[in-house]
Amino acid sequence: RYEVLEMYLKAKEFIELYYKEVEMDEALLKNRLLEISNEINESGTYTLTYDELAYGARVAWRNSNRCIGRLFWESLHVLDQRAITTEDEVAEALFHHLQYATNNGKVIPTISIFRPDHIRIWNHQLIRYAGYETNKGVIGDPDSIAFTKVCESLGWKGLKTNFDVLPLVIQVGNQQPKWFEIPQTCLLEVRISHPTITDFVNLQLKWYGVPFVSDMKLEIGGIHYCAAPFNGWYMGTEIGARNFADEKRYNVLPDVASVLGLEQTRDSTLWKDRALVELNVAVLHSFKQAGVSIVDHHTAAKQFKQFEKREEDQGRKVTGTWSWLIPPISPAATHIFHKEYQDKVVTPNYFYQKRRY
Ligand code: HEM
Ligand SMILES: N/C(=N/c1cccc(CO[C@@H]2CCNC2)c1)c1cccs1
Repeated sequence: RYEVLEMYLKAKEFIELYYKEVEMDEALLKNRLLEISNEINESGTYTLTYDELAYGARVAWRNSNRCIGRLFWESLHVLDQRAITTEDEVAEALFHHLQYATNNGKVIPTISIFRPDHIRIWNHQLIRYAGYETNKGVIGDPDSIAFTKVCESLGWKGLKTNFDVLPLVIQVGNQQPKWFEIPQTCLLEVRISHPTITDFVNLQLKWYGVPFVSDMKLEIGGIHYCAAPFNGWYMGTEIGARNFADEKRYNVLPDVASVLGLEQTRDSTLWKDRALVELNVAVLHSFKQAGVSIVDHHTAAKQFKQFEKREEDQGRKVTGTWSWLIPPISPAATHIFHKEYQDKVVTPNYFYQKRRY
């Protein structure tokens, strides 16, 4: 039937890419394609070997047009969790991923890949702060308000601080999702201080050390891994110029400006820009002092330039989403701003998928 043929064509395209890049010989390739063709005819799908799966996850990162961190695509650690079938086993595997990748601050880029159908993680990121709408305004992260309500409807209760760590919400098939509190041993947080402005700690800001994106789908050779949480390390601006600074997030720029003693009545004093820079200086300083991996946007851009060079040397064109690749502060101070990128989407890749709530 048509689906069988479509699956085979996508499998063939991926396997040929893999065998070419790892330079396996033709006979092995032919054999593997025959094996896959039989499995698809029998079951409508097929199973990747660990090596094929790991290579697919790494190339999916290499193909992620919005990612500035792609230089390190070959060093992604791949945890194969396809044998897992229950929510409790998934939670255990995620606790392991959190601890392994956090590595006491020396962050290891890692992905856990669960079986391609049945498992779904409802969290946007494995570690994220709750958001609550109250009659006295929003507590915590406004971005989390909807998901926090889902967690409360499942029985979870937060302390209502600005930094309540949300539970893992794991669904098998179409069953009722189960929630799991994340153990402290899996959690590393960084308190934000400034290298020279001592009053900065009065803002009482902190953030979690490692970002684990858990709501995207990994597609390899026609197979859709709907639960494949991955982590890297942060680029400082994500926290300092967006999570803390956006008016619809923690909206702290006015408070930062007050700590800096800045006049806020006229835009033309650029008080917001001064507050942004010092907030980003503080984020980078705090992570470094805590021994937690982080990269500034200038270094990240230089690494991306190295990635572009290496890809050209390998005869591959680098594709990208310009508006995502430029950093949110001082974009024109990076080479990225001054060139164009083709925003062509190829697979393997990571894609958005429809939310379950
Ligand atoms: C190792 C350090 C890494 C750094 C510093 C980094 C940096 C970034 C940044 C700053 C963004 C934009 C995020 C935003 O604006 O919200 C991004 C996007 C992205 N990154 Fe990376 N990244 C890293 C590793 C990874 C890894 C390991 C993967 C997957 C295996 C990955 C896949 C992606 C994807 C798919 C996006 C687009 C997300 C979306 O469309 O919402 N990155 N990265
Ligand atoms: N530094 C990172 N930053 C992000 C990478 C991908 C996605 C996100 C969060 O994206 C949200 C959706 C659009 N902006 C916020 C952040 C990484 C997360 C996981 C591996 S590296």
